[in-house]
Amino acid sequence: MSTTKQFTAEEVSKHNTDGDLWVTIDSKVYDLSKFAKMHPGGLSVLLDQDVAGQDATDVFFGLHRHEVLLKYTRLQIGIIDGEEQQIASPAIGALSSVPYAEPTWLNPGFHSPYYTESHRRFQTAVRKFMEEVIMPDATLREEDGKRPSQAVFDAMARTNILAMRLGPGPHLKGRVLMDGLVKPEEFDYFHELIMAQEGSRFHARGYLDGLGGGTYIGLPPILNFGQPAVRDKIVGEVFAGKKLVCLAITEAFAGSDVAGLKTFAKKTDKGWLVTGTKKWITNGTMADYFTVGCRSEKGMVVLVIERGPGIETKPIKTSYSPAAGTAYITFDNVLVPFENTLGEDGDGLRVILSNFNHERWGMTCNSIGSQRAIVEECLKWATQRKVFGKPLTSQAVIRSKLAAMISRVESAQAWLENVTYQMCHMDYKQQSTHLAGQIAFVKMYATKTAQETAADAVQIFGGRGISRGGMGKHIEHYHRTVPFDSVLGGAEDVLGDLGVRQAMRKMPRNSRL
Ligand code: HEM
Repeated sequence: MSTTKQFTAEEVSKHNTDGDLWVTIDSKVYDLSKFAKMHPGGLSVLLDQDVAGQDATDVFFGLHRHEVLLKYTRLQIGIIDGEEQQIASPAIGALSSVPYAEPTWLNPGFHSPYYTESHRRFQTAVRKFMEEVIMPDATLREEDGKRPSQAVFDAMARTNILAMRLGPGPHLKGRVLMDGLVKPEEFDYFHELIMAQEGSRFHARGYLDGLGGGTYIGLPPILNFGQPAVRDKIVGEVFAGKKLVCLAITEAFAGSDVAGLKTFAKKTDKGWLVTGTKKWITNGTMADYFTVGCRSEKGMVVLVIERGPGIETKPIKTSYSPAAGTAYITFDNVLVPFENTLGEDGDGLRVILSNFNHERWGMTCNSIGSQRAIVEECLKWATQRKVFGKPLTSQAVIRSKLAAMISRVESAQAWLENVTYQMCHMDYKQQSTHLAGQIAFVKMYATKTAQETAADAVQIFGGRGISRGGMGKHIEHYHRTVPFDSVLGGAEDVLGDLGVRQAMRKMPRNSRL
């Protein structure tokens, strides 16, 4: 039957029994006669006199996400004469018009000192790419727990997103970025921030890490400290989307305390002989290369080790999806050529620490991006959900939670943008001197506020906030996975302490109350 057939409300109301059951939702008429028996919410709710044959728009949106309607368009038989559809999902790549769903610089009428036309063009293209290429794969892989599809890596290689993820720098020289939208010399930390935040809006935290999260932290030591032949080979393979790297530092024996590692690299005539274990290694199950922090006779050394004999990677079950490939790794007498040494033997701690600021800053961008997506979920739900005949937003306690959520995400974003601006105007050494504390604090702040927002969101969604699937599925996912950001790249307390210790080192000797 044609979907444009017109009915009057009176005609629809006649189909109100088991076996002959129509409803209207957002001006569209659905024939549920056969579907009713298979309806996950049951038959009886559909036969209610306020539902069967009636306009069930409000009750429907109090119980289902819009995507349910989009999935079941086959049940639609026509529209109500003279009425128009009111509810629409944003088009692919479009900005959300829900207040606070976008950072202020993307809101009509707002201004920002940080973002240029180049950033705006870039944001539009990246969002479209993420929604068209990444989001469908993210949804599937979060479900089946498999690694992100090769087609996605290929697309990220073609647009050079894989290279841009490592931030501005000489590695971008000569590359066509996002089909030529940004020149390599133009690409700055705000472009990178945009990319990170656009990638964190899909409520697929494990997948996001599966999408080269290990490379994001494991490749920089190779890029910055690798011997040219080894470096160029690996960087070429990774930027082409063919290979993955992971950073293997943490052990069951040592986490934030990197100086306490036990994995040992012994010097032999033929090369390094590496023995030891690593734990919680993101992308470990699928990585082709391992950037490994080891003890050596001279202290610490970092090696890049290619997957091969003596290396075993076992999946660790965590609270997010196996799409991240989190692994326990064992190295048993693995022979590693000397040319795979990153930096100097004995200087390993510096090699490891060298990328910490950038890595933590990137994690903060992601964390705030996903926190904002939750604020949007809560604003929509609190407006569409009716209790005692009124929307949830009519309750002062709900508005108070929303106020706290909005303030947290806005303050975190503003602080992040300030830090990002400093990064754009400081060289590496200045960043290390001035920003280690700032970045540690902003990450700590972002992940603490993220957890507060997750807890508030569960209260706003109630039972739905702890149910997988259905209305509150993104809240359940966020609440379950939000601690990752607060642990990866340094636990919150460690970061806070780092920031304070940095400040103490700079306390003027002549300062007294
Ligand atoms: C086109 C019409 C409809 C379709 C395709 C549909 C489909 C679904 C689906 C797929 C679910 C599973 C949960 C989810 O994915 O969100 C569900 C649950 C449910 N539906 Fe419907 N539904 C329709 C109309 C209605 C209407 C008009 C009512 C009115 C009372 C209703 C009441 C419920 C209830 C109470 C649940 C259980 C919700 C929960 O577990 O929280 N449905 N429906």
